[in-house]
Amino acid sequence: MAEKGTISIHTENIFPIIKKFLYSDHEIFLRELVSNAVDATQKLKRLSSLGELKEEIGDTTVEVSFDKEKKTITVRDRGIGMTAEEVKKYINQIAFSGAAEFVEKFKDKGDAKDIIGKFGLGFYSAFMVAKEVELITKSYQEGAEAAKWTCDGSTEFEITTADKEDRGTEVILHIADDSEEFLDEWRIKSILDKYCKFLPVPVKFGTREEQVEDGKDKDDKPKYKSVTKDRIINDTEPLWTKAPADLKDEDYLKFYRELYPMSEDPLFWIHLNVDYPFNLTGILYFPKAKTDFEVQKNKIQLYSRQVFITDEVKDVVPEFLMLLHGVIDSPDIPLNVSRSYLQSDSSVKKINNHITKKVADKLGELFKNDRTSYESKWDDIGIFVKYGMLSEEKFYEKAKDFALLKTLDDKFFTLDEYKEHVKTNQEDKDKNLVYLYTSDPAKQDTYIQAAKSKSYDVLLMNGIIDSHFVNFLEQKLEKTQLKRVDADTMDKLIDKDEKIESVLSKDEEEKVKEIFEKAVNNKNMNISVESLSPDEMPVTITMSEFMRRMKDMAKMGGGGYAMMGHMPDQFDLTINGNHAIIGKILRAKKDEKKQQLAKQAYDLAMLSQNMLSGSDLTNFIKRSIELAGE
Ligand SMILES: Nc1ncnc2c1ncn2[C@@H]1O[C@H](COP(=O)(O)OP(=O)(O)OP(=O)(O)O)[C@@H](O)[C@H]1O
Repeated sequence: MAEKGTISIHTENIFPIIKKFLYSDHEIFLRELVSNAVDATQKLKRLSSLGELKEEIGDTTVEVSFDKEKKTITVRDRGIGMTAEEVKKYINQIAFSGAAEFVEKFKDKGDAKDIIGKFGLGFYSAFMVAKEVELITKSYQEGAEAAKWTCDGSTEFEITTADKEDRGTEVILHIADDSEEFLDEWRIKSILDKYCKFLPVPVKFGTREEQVEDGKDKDDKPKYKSVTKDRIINDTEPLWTKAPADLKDEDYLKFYRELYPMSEDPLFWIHLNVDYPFNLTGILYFPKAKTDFEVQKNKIQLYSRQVFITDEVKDVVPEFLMLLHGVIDSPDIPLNVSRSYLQSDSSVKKINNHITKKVADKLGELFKNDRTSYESKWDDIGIFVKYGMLSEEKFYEKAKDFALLKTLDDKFFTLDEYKEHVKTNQEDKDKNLVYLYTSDPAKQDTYIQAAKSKSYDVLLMNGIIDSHFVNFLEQKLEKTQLKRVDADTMDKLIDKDEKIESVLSKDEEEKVKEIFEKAVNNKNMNISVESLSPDEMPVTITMSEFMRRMKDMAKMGGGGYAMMGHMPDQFDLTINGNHAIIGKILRAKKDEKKQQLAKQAYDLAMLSQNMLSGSDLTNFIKRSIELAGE
């Protein structure tokens, strides 16, 4: 039998178009062919289990091989095989129409690159690297005749009978001149490692040497000999396919090290296992807080029935969990569609929601069962929790019970507990609770000490996400304000309307203000004289919470705040009229002395805000020496 024919598709020559589109991803041809081989093997196993296979199933290892001389790569399976009729149907029609559809859909689209690697081009992808493809196959059906199909990627094909003893399919690619890079052991191995590492049927590529015991030597010590064994490149039962109840912590850690060999052990993990309303398995690991470099490297891997698809899991995994590691396997994730479709796809949305819920439940459970250990991990997991609360309302609803606030003395409180903790001492005259925080304990120490002298509690908010989190908490918590310790003088930060009598008369206050205006000579300082406690600093420089947050937003490129970025920094300079030094300044005989002391008090305030530098700092040091010498 020999039959020539033309494949009936509309697009004249799909080959060059596909080749162009998939420029960077030619390597997926191997994934496609090996997964077809695996599919055919699994179909056979199913038939066998249904009693429909008349012969022994035998060894079903899929084999990948290459021949540098002949310039071929071969994928061979012992699966169900095809009859000549089936080849015409499945290869000529289905495989080619799939490819034609791909071209039709994407030839005018700018986002073609976006879907590369996500579109299972199937059998046709062989033509990305081969100038000719031979397929020799024999069906499992009794008395089936082997068939050979050849095609050069055009719409012409040829089918003949073939000599093939055993059941299954062999696909031989005659590699094109511009794809000879694939005729390389290392290259093929690395493609198999990437895409086929967890396929459910053993895949052999080459051989390996193994040392096995071979009797004893004269001293009765075991002797070893080297034997050549098949090199199986995959683990057919990866951890995520197993029942969580059968697994130990050590199994999860071992699997993590296998996935990310150079990484530190993770903090904990979540085994996902859903049957309904969609299918999803996987393991998500919480890593220790990482440097950017490592975050980039260790991404979550997405599989579909154990075939690696991509590590770009955007849209499938909620954004705040993108920093997690691990694998997700779902046949329900549509891989052959464009990004915008993926975002609106209902099963993707459900998967996304499910993952969010599972992660929240796991964190809640850890918190409840072992709070001490949970607290010890907070520095690493806090960022996920805060980011999650900020970005997903549903997550916030759960996380508000296990999100922690950390104080400067390394104590942890839930939101409710913290409210109780500061309720009596940190309520202002309008019955608002004021939470004080520091973003930099070393730089803001003067202010922290001032807060402590009033027995106020100070929260540590020095993470990269904390400036957003502070805003967010304020929106969520009722009658609660958050203020950085240096946002005002201590008396004003939590304004309890406790009036302190001023030792200065109105006249004297005016005079003090004039002296300072001259000494400071900076229009970005709003100078005022207040009657504070004599223990507070003589001069305090603050930037209001509102002003600073606006500035922060502008720095981060927040939409409407851009103009704030161009405004000069405005500070409040508060002179404590009740401080002894201010009295001394007023009483000084000479103007020169008044200026010297005012400048000194001002510079001290600048210093406590880390704002003193350059010639101002030099002058301050000189003046300090002079004053010390007096
Ligand atoms: N090694 C094989 N053994 C038996 N049948 C095969 C083999 N390879 C391909 N086929 C048949 O050819 C059909 C088309 O294959 P192709 O890879 O193009 O598409 P697919 O596997 O159905 O889908 P996908 O686009 O996801 O790969 C398959 O559905 C299968 O019936």
